Amino acid sequence: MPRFSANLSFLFADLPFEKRFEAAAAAGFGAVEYIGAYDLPMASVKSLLVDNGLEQVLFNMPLGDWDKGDRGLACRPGREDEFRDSVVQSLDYAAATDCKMIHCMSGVTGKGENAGELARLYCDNLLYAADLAEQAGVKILLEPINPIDMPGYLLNSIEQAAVILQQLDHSSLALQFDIYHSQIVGGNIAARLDKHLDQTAHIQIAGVPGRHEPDSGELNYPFLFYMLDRVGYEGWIGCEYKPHGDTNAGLEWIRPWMPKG
Ligand SMILES: O=C(O)C(=O)[C@@H](O)CO
Ligand SMILES: [Mg+2]
Repeated sequence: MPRFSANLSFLFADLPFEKRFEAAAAAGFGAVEYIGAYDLPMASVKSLLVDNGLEQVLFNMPLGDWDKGDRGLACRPGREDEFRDSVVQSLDYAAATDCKMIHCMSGVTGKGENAGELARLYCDNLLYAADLAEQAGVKILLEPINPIDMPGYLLNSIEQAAVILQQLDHSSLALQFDIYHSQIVGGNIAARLDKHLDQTAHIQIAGVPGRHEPDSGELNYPFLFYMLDRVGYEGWIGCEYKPHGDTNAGLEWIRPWMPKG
């Protein structure tokens, strides 16, 4: 049976962030993930998890300044110190919340920049993060993101990520397979999930097109859930979609997959 985590950066977005934990638990989720809660003290995040009986599955490293165009720091030249600080900060939050996975966004390639050089810096930074994460028993995840939603993003395909993981060969690095992004970049999801399952630590879902509930559009999610069970995927599946309206009203699709009682 697949295990679903509520992505609180997307679901229950009409509520203040702190209230989304309670809403996720009330909807039947046992786990949550989100982009980050660095505005809140670590102890408050921990209390929100404990008070609502939730497991923290994943969050992101600080992304830099979103309004100025940052989409992660890992490939950005001149930002190495900031990146290293962000690794330490995210590992502190992970320790406080018993979270075992952190998503490290690559960042974007600027106009006229050499993507090969940025990729080299990205790899160096990933190794730095992975060495620290290993001591903490945490995995650093790489997620390919489609370049239509995020123009200029360095890491776009599962195959690129798979090569990087193979080359870096570090046990604290793994793949975050976001099916929504990967359908847009390459399709052929069942075969690619199967092929890269041993590198995959986390999966995220949304309908394509539109990034809404995973119950309509060109992907057949029930088929993929059965397939993941059959091939023995034991990780979480993050519900990272934009509900059409009220989050609870759009959760009918999940009922057959939720534990009863
Ligand atoms: O955009 C996604 O997909 C993610 O998983 C986030 O971590 C980035 O905002
Ligand atoms: Mg994602």
